Amino acid sequence: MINKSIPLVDLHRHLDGNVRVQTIWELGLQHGIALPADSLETLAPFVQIQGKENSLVAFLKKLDWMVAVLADLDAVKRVAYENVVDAKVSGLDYAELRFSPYYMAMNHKLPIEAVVEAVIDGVAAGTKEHDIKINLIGIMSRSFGQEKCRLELEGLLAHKDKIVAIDLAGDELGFPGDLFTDHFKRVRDSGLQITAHAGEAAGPESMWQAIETLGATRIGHGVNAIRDPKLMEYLAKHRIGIESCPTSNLHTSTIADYDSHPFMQFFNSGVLIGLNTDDPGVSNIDINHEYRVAKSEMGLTDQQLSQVQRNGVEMAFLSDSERKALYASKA
Ligand SMILES: O=c1[nH]cnc2c1ncn2[C@@H]1O[C@H](CO)[C@@H](O)[C@H]1O
Ligand SMILES: [Zn+2]
Repeated sequence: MINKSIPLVDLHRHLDGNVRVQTIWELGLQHGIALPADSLETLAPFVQIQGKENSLVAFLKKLDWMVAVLADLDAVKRVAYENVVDAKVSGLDYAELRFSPYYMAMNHKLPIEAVVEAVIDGVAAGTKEHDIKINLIGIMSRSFGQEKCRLELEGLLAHKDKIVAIDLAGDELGFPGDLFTDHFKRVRDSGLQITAHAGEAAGPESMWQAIETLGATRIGHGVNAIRDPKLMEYLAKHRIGIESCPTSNLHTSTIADYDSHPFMQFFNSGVLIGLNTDDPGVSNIDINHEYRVAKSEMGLTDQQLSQVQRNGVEMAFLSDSERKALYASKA
């Protein structure tokens, strides 16, 4: 199912949505943080999806315990390091790990810029020990409003040489992209690339806004583009990459079941679409799971899956020479 001669990548993966239950438990004990359960087994349902949630916002609550235990910068570094190990263990050759430094900093009032540094350090420690290529994407968490996002962006841009892109995540319906046009002007001026969560909780208009106003060249989820044939055409023509995360879409009730996921419609319309995990810790999945359900539930053939695997490499935020080197590492 996974083609061993093509690099396996995951481009949409929240580092702060992928904290091991064991780590939440241990950090809680270490820092005297009251957790909602008194054992590892009973903690799991508070941070992992059981069945599905009825909305994106309900789903996002599961991440809150993952950042509640980030009591100091060592904890942040540990989580970043473990994310690299987990990515390697799941068989990935390259991953883009995204994180929201304000969200990670807010509970214990850590300095935002120091959180960015701790993530960079943790990832560097991981890649020193493990053979996997990692790039970082900085997130602005729209759910906390314009001002917090400004602070968050400042902390990220202070380390823009260690980050490849900026993303907008969180409550898409409550905080539309229009609120963040100034923020993204700064991002464009900085030279960083842009991806945005859009067309997940809101409709195609949110994707047009992300592309035309914010400057996104990739879109996270984009499920609702399917309602707008002109947008589908535009995505294919301009090679706007769709970072699809089917199990996350199921868990947020963006789709009713795998069978009704529009993945194949994107694929057949010539849209550059890839498979990703989103919040593997919350969804309790890995990348292999997404390829498995794409085959067994969404009807993709092995040949189509190989193309999807290549699409991921094509839309990665890599330079041409880095992309070549990644392909060459599997040939
Ligand atoms: O599927 C998703 N859709 C929108 N936002 C998300 C999703 N998963 C996580 N986050 C958001 O990303 C930040 C942490 O990296 C948080 O703002 C979290 O709410
Ligand atoms: Zn996401």
